Amino acid sequence: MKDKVTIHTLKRLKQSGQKICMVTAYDATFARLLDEAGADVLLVGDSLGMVVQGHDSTLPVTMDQMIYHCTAVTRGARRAHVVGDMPFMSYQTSVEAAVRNAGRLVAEGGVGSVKLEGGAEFAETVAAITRASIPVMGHLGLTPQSVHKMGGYVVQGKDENAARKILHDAQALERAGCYALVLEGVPAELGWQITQRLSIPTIGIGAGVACDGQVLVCYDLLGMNPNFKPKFVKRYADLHGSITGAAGAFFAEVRAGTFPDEDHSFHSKTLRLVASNAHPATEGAEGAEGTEKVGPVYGVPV
Ligand SMILES: Nc1nc(=O)c2c([nH]1)NC[C@@H]1CN(c3ccc(C(=O)N[C@@H](CCC(=O)O)C(=O)O)cc3)CN21
Ligand SMILES: CC(C)C(=O)C(=O)O
Ligand SMILES: [Mg+2]
Repeated sequence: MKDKVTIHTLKRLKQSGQKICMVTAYDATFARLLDEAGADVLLVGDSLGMVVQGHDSTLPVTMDQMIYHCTAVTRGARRAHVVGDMPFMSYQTSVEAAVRNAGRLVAEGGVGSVKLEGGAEFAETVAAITRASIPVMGHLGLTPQSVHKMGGYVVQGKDENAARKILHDAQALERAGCYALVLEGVPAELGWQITQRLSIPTIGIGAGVACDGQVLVCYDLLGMNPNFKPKFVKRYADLHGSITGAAGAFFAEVRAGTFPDEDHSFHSKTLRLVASNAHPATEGAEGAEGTEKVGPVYGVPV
């Protein structure tokens, strides 16, 4: 097993000009696959509310649900650092609640750090969680938990005033103790400017190539939903096609009666199966090809 990635590894990657690779994961199987593929960071994103639960926003996700997914991902991860998203309303009501909930993600979920959305207004919250020895990743720009405030999933920081505010928020988060910062849905020029001005790593999603790292939702990069195509998503595979194709092939064989075949069946010591449309002396489903239907099979004494 390679050495575990820590928040210190990530800082070193920025200092040496090497990119940070982050991807979301929601279960142990994907965590194992993405870790094996070379992820530095696995994010248990509250995007699970949309891609796993089927909601149209991340707002309904609860602390208990985040902890459940974090336990699965941390079991599957080997080398990668695992970050847990703090869900909507788990850190906004008070600094005390924020520290308690961040602590639950670490103690019960097993993650190495937490992420929360927001700027200077959460500097005190970030400082308090950091004081509790829990590293915090910030998240600025298009912050999905503020979908109603933003009026939709809209790119942020396009004009000079909005860009300056995001830069000031980034600097406030760095001062408050964040070890890294996600920049989502901002112009590439702003991504470059913030990356250049901060000593902590920036990890972009729709924030241009100059960021110190990049993150995508795993289901997006794998091409699992052909109907979700924001500009920042690149599909590196067509799992939608692979999955519908594979499952469709299974269903076709089930309907044709050609699955399960000999290789996938167990046998009795006292009974023998005979297909009703085959001669009892010949083997069961032999001669049935393609979508040709075979009749019911009967157990007869050996
Ligand atoms: N599958 C998935 N991928 C994500 O990246 C993601 C989620 N879910 N859920 C939580 C948030 C929501 N996200 C979104 C959702 C939609 C757009 C979107 O439609 N963007 C427009 C921007 C339009 C504009 O302002 O110009 C686009 O065309 O990119 C962006 C981010 C990012 N996060
Ligand atoms: C898109 C990333 C940054 C995220 O916050 C999530 O997946 O919830
Ligand atoms: Mg999130």
